[in-house]
Amino acid sequence: MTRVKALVQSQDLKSLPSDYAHFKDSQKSIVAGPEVALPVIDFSLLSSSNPDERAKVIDDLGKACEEWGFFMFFDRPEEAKLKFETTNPLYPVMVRSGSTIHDKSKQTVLFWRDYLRFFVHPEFYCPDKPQELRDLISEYSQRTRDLASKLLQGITRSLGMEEDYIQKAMDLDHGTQIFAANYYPPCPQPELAIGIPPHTDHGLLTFLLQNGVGGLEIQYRGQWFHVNALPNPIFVNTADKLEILSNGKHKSVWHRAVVNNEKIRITLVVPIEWSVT
Ligand SMILES: O=C(O)CCC(=O)C(=O)O
Ligand SMILES: [Fe+2]
Repeated sequence: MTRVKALVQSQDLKSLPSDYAHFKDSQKSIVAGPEVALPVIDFSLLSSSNPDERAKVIDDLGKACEEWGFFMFFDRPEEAKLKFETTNPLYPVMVRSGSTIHDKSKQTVLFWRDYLRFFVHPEFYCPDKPQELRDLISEYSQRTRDLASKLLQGITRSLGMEEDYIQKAMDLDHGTQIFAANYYPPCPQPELAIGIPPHTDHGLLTFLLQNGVGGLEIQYRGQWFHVNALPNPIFVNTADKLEILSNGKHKSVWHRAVVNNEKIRITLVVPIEWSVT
């Protein structure tokens, strides 16, 4: 299958190839909503020795999951990130493109996206080369797992249960964790294409980092909203299994990725769930 990146690089594209047209007419394309400022969670307070601070952040977390199904947090100070600043996220390791079938016409329509995806837990399937990338993904996966565990403790408490209940009951130490990198090149007719169509994620929680270029949209009370394109916070959304575990209190949030005609957009996505093997 042709990679979208290769397609963009090989041709001077003026219009969208028909295989990628999700919308036949730009009037019918999904309307981009206003930008939304998602709730910000102060992650450090989850480990606070002050019970009031802890109670406050657990309450914030519960509300963010219930109301939005999406929130963001800043993991660590800016200085700590500097050593990663020169890391090139565009290593050509393993790239795929995705497609979707339109129900009515049974026609296959391609997404304006290439992606790389593999399991990182309990088995670590990252390709061996380049080693630097493997080390980085290993560390990133471990850290997001630790963050997920802390957040899930807070969310479990916000649901009125003992903080380890979900983790133990679902044996999350042996849960499934995936790493995915999405690459959305500039698109000649973004209003007709889609990066990823509306969907919910399968797992418990999904972590998302983006390179400062917007494109993520979420559904809130029936309307689509743009998520701010901040490069630094880690975005987290609630997924299907958390909806099930919370008896529907924390809805699995509908979201989609739209594309633009100017900038490359890259997102790193880590879904966390219980064992699916
Ligand atoms: O790249 C994005 O903004 C969204 C990615 C996403 O929803 C996914 O990979 O499940
Ligand atoms: Fe998703």
